[in-house]
Amino acid sequence: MTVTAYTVCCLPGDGIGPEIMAASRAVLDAVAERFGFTVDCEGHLIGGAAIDACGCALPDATLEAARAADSVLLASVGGPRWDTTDPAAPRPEQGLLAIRKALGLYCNLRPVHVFDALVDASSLKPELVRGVDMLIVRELTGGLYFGARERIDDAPGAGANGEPGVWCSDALEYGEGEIERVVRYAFEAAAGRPRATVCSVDKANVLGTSKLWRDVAHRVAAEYPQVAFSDMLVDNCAMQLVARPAQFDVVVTENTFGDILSDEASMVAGSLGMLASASLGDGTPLFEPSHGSAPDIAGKDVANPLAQILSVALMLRHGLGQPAAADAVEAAVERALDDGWRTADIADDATPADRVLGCAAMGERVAAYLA
Ligand SMILES: NC(=O)C1=CN([C@@H]2O[C@H](COP(=O)(O)OP(=O)(O)OC[C@H]3O[C@@H](n4cnc5c(N)ncnc54)[C@H](O)[C@@H]3O)[C@@H](O)[C@H]2O)C=CC1
Ligand SMILES: CC(C)CC(=O)C(=O)O
Ligand SMILES: [Mg+2]
Repeated sequence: MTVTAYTVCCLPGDGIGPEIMAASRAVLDAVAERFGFTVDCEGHLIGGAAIDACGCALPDATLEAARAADSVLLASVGGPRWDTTDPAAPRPEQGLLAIRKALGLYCNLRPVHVFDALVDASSLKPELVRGVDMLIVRELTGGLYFGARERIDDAPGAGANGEPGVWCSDALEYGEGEIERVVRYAFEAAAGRPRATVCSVDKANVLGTSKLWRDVAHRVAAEYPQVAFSDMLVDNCAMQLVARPAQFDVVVTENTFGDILSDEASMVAGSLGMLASASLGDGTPLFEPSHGSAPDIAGKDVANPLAQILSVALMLRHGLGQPAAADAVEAAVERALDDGWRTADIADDATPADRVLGCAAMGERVAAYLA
């Protein structure tokens, strides 16, 4: 019998990254054993760890390994050790942006699923969050994070009193093709969902790029008459997400808006530590939690690994072609939560102390449900 063998390029990165990566590896090993395939996880450097080792946030060896792998599993990058406002200094986040760009990963899926057991963990009222099942589709390789940057240190009139001073600019740029491909992905995703609804979020009352975004979204929408479609301005969306989150099915938006709105939406699901993501496009797909390296809790074994574990589920479904294994991981997470197991971020006063697990123990607990 031939055993299917996959290669996954693992990038633990910084802060809580190595802890949540280890927890998710336990789950990946367990699910691979149960479903009869093997996964060769190759560890590589990215972010601050890579800056320390070789002076740049995305070494060539990492990118080559990512290109050669079946999927990339990334944890998180960044931390105070590398925080600097010196525009010439390397930053860990450059590694993340560079790998997304180099692999052509223009479409970032961020599912916001409220597990029944976590309805009370949300900062919103239970009746508002129960049953929320939203998919945020974020454009990932364009817009403000990739536009031209400029800095002039003695620009005329830029000082507080009209004297020369420092002036900076970050360009927000989009071509219609960049918009169309991600909006199309959102419509394809919506067409396969029960509510078949897309909300396109922009700032078309002000920004030129958003006016283009809206035109393109309407053009694509016309090709999908079976999908209900609406537009929403981003400031209103930020409010609606906490007022009536259940109204949303698929939300599609540009890079910066999606970054911010998805962190906000994570609290509907109980914690930033619950939000997984899949970055898809032209090259090797990449899977990572939506959160950062959480320096405030790094090294304490208290981080929630479920966003990373749910990213493994997305990898099994969208990267490795193992949908049954993906379902099994999600079911194992659900069982762990239903049985009352919590990490500190999703525990409350009613959680018995012996049900609050550390990061590694939560990984082992989910893995045990897969045995
Ligand atoms: N994809 C990535 O690697 C990202 C990296 N960053 C970087 O991470 C560093 C820290 O950024 P922050 O703004 O603090 O954002 P963050 O997402 O790391 O943390 C925000 C808050 O959420 C908590 N949190 C995050 N993940 C958690 C988890 N799994 N379990 C429990 N609590 C969790 C943190 O403890 C913190 O209080 C910065 O250097 C930033 O640039 C930020 C966002 C994404
Ligand atoms: C470097 C940032 C753009 C990372 C981030 O906040 C994200 O992708 O959510
Ligand atoms: Mg973010």
